[in-house]
Amino acid sequence: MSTEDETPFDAYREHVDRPLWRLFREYGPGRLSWFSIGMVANFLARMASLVPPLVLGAAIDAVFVGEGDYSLPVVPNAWLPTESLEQFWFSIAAIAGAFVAVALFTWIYGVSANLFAHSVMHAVRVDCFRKMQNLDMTFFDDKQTGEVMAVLNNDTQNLERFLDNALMNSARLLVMVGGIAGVLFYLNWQLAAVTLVAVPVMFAFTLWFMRVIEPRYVRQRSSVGWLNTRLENSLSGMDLTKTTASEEYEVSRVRKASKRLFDDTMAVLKLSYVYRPGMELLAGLAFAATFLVGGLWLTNGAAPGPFTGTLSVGDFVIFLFLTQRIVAPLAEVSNIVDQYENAKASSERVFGLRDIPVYVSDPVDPEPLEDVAGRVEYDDVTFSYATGEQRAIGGSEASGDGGLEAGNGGDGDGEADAEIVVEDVSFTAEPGDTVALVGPTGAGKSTVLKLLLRLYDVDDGEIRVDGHDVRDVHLADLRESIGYVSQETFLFDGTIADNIRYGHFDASDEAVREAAKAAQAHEFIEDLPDGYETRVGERGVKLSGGQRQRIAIARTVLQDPEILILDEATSAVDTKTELLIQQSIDRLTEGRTTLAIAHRLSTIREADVILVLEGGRVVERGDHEELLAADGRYATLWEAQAGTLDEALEAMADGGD
Ligand SMILES: Nc1ncnc2c1ncn2[C@@H]1O[C@H](COP(=O)(O)OP(=O)(O)OP(=O)(O)O)[C@@H](O)[C@H]1O
Repeated sequence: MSTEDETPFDAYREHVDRPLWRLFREYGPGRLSWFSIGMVANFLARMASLVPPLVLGAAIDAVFVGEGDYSLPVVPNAWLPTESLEQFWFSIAAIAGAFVAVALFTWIYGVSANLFAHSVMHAVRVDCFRKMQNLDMTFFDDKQTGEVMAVLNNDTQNLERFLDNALMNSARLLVMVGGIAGVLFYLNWQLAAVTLVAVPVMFAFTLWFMRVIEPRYVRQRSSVGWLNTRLENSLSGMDLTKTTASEEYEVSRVRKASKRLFDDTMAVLKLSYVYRPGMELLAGLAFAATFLVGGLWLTNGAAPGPFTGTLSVGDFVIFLFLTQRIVAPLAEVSNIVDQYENAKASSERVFGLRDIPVYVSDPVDPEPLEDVAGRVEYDDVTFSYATGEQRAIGGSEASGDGGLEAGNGGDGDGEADAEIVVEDVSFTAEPGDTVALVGPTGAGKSTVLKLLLRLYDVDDGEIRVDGHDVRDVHLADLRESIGYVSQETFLFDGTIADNIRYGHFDASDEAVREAAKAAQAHEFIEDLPDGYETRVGERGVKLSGGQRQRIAIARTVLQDPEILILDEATSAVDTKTELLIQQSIDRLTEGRTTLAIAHRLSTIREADVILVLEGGRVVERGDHEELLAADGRYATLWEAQAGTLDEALEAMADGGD
């Protein structure tokens, strides 16, 4: 059950079962050969790296000191040369060969491990993005886009790091520590015991380090999040900051957040700078102890203290070399564990996102919606926005295939107390009709129209297009037949032509121009530096609200839908632009079923039906003349707009939300 400040995103994340295992199960097949090649090459590279010290030790004893056999672990003596000179050349060749093998296998390992990790990362990223594209509008209402960005950027990166780094490093750790320990015990178990006593101490030291650094990491991560939120918030509120001259206030808020991150980062660094040198010190002590015992053994010519047996110079050299080699892989333990923990949390987030159920989706067996005439019927439509928390709570009681079921689908517990925004709304628009919605702010006008597009699904009642329930047809067919010109016109980064073409990507240049002409946009577009090829959006020229709206109208003209939804702009434009927009809208609505939200009543005088909405209910209906004659809400609003401001304010207050 989720707590108050958790998003539904968290709720799904918490229900992900064995996330890393699922990652392998879903993304492993088809890539396992890269993974296996990487593992094997890594193993061989590490094994080959043990060869030079072993050969050197054997060569010192047999060739230089002239004592003992020329023998190597694992290799049968019959395969080795018996003559001193041959042994010398054999050693040189073996050492050089080992270095070549290390380089070659490291290269193979690097390429294949990275291919594996990056291709998983790529697939995860695309899958998450596709999932996000298909999520319900309610998800975006909860403003969780920042979370999704984090999944697409940080989490995929964490997975990649785990897959090529941590996994391969743990293999290296096992090979090196296991291999070295094996060799040392094989050569001289007593001296090996002296050397390897450091290993458990190093492990214990690492565990201690991980335990004490973890809370510092947590604090640091939360400071990063805090600083990001601050920065994001400050940037999006730039208008307010500037107009209230609060720049210094914002700087001081960011300074505080940045200082907190600085302090927390230093706390982490101070401790992590103890770890590496600490590990090296322990390895150094092991080295010194090995050197002391081995040195005494050789100089005395007999085993010191409790030790027994003999030690050759060559074996001693091997000990000295290999003791050094054990530190680096051991020092990786804390990184490996860290990367493992991060990857676990990241794959929980990835699958948390993937498990969020989508309610507004294509029906299993869609009815065809062809040659749309444009008849729109609302039949007792009732709807409420379920909040994220309500959806999560509703969902935690239901089950699904690894996911949760919840939402505003009508039977989730969570929505029992959600506020009803649209209640028992019924009306019919015959093909070609114009239905206008008016009413005070927050009355539910936009919501009524969004339900037609299936941005949300109704809780009760039915919305039909040409007699088909909108939930029974293909989403794409439905949305293709409806044009939506909203208050906010978003332009994607790209050219003007790209933006007009958006949704109908193969429209010809000619069609784009014709649409722009119909939207009264052609002239101003021609005046731009590169005409239709002028870049707009974040990195291009900035257009005025009126210009943006005409581009949106051109886009809708190109779409040529049978049904139109107009959410009239409230932003003020000059009279000439308003006239231009009005003309282009009039042309657009000709012969199409139009559902319009109007704030200026003058624009809807000609509507076939005007619905007055208040608190989600239709409180009056009729055409302009009928409503004036009825002398109700509409008449008051009309007089207010034509008359005094006082009356307008009164009317709004009466109808309040
Ligand atoms: N995405 C949403 N999630 C939750 N509640 C919402 C959402 N959008 C709107 N609401 C709420 O639903 C109610 C109706 O909003 P809606 O935007 O439909 O009104 P409106 O009549 O179009 O208002 P306006 O004239 O100001 O655009 C409001 O109380 C609003 O707070």
